[in-house]
Amino acid sequence: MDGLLTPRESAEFIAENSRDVFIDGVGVRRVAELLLAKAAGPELRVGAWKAFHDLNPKAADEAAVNWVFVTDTLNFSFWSESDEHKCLVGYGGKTYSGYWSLCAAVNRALDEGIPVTSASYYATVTLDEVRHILRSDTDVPMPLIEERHRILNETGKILLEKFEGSFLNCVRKSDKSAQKLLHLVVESFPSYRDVTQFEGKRISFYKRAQILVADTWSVLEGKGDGCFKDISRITMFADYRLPQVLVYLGALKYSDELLEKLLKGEMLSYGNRQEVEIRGCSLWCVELIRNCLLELTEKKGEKTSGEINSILLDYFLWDYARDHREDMKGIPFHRTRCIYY
Ligand SMILES: Nc1nc2c(c(CN[C@H]3C=C[C@H](O)[C@@H]3O)cn2[C@@H]2O[C@H](COP(=O)(O)O)[C@@H](O)[C@H]2O)c(=O)[nH]1
Repeated sequence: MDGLLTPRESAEFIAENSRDVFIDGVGVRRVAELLLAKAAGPELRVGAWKAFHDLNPKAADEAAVNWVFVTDTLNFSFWSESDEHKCLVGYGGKTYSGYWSLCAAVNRALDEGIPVTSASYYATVTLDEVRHILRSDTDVPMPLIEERHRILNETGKILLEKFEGSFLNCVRKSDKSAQKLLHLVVESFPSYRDVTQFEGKRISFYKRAQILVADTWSVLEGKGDGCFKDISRITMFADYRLPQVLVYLGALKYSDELLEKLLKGEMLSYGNRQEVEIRGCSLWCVELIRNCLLELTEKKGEKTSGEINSILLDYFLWDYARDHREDMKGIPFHRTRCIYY
């Protein structure tokens, strides 16, 4: 096998060789125009991470960075067999599902005096304690609870051994480089190694490692330890929601065979050719949307609130998918059960 391709190189290679997933140039431009209208707005800026999301920490201190680390360590696989029966967590008078149910559970635990963001706690937390911390208000538990427990113990032990128990120490070893932090994370923490192969090449998506770097940049408001000079090299995060919204917006298309399979709710295993094509083409699609948006902003002389990178586009599209859940009901998301996204 050749050397490991970066997520961006992987995505370009996959898009060039994809058989069941296609990028639609007209759709790409349409999404870029949708985003152009928001370019100078409050959404497409690093401050949106705190301003638009109640559950995210408002502080920019070490505790907030460790909140991001434990949350992104568990940031995977929230989808349920049926949308009518899923894990829900009530917090602060609201009910949360999916990724937000995890954040609500973390904040609920902290309110209950459980130090769930402290490595010294989760390095030895028991399965029963994790079940209690992540408990659902419905009879449907959060998926992969056993894996979440194993990963908490594994990750907590490594954070204690290598970084004195605080992710901020890991950030401070990255020389304010997003790429260095990304590689430090995947080298240190096995559960972040989102790598597979496609057409004989070793490819990487690093979805949770990239979103960890992005969320660290966001929680630190792009300042101080979070002032990464190369933050724009981070790509979108190849999860199961972005492909769904890109298909809904017409920027991504599936072959009839793949669409039929997804509509039937068939599972795709991690590393399966079609699963890799969905993730890789989504990532490349967002890169093309970003290029088109940058061209449009230059042509129109649009003012933007700082550089618009793939992180901000991803966050916007992910929030858009969340806000248009009903409209997107007819578009299937792909079902892969794994610890990587
Ligand atoms: N591409 C991308 N994927 C993201 C996120 C997030 C949340 N992060 C930011 C969002 C707001 C704050 O700004 C957070 O920073 C979660 N996910 C993924 O989605 C899936 C869960 O979906 P649902 O079942 O609908 O909750 C699961 O794979 C989860 O890993 C993102 O931003 N981008």
